[in-house]
Amino acid sequence: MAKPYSSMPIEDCGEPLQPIPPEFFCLRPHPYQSLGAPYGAASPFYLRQGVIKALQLAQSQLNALHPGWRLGIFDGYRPLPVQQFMVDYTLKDLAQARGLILGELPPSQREALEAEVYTFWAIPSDNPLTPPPHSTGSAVDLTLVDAEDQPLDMGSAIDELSERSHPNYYESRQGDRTLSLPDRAYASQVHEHRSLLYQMMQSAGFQRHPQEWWHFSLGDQLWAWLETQHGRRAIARYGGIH
Ligand SMILES: C[C@@H](N)C(=O)N[C@H](C)C(=O)O
Ligand SMILES: [Zn+2]
Repeated sequence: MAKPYSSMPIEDCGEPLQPIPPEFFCLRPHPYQSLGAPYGAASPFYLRQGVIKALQLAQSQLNALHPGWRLGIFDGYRPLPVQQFMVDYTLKDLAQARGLILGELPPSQREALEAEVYTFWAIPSDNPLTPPPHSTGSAVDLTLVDAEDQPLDMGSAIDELSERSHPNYYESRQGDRTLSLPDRAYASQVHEHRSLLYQMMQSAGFQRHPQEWWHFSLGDQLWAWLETQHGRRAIARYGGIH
C-alpha cells in the first residue's frame, strides 16, 4: 500500500514550525481537535516558515484579483498520533455509514475499506523516510473565503470521501448535456472556484494532491514527486517533525 511518492529522498532544511499568522482565516473550531484527536501541545495551525511565506504570496495574489478574499486554512501541521487517530476514525465512520461493524468484517472486506480510506489519507508511517505529508508541516488543507469570511462553495466538503472531491470532478459536468442547465451552471461556478484556488497556490510554488481539491504542499515528498512528474528535478526539503 506504499504511496508512489514515498521513495523520494528527503534532506530536511531544518526550518522551524511557526504559527499561521492572523492575516489568514483559520476555520475554527478545528474539526480534528473537536473529535478529540491527540494533539498534546501541538497545534494544527502551525506550518514551516517557508510554507507560510509561500501562502502569503498566494494570498496577496488572490487579493489583487478579489479584494478582501482570503485563504481559509482548515488544517496544517498534523502530529503522527493525529494522523493515526484520523485514519482509524475515518475507517470506523466509513464502515458505520455502510451499516457495517468493523470488528466483524472478513479481512478482504476490511482491506477494501482501508484502501478507500488510503485514497484520501496518508499512511501514518513512523518511518523517518516516509512521513505523512502533514506531519512534515509543509502540507495544508485549505479553501477560499470571501470578504465576509464566508467559505466559497467548492462542491464538496473538505475530507469528503467521494468522487466529488476529485479536483476536476466538476470540469466535465459543465458541458454535460444530460444535466439540467442549473446543474451545469453550478458545475461551472464550482470548477471556477477550485481553479482559482489552484492557480493561486500553484503560482506560489505549491503542488495539489491529485485526488483532493483542498490539499496542497510545498517541499514534502509528495510535492517533490509531483515536481518530477512535471519534468523538474526535486528532492523533499521537509521531513517529519515529532
Ligand atoms: C484527507 C485529508 N485531510 C488529507 O490530509 N489527506 C492527505 C493525503 C494526508 O493524509 O496527508
Ligand atoms: Zn491534507
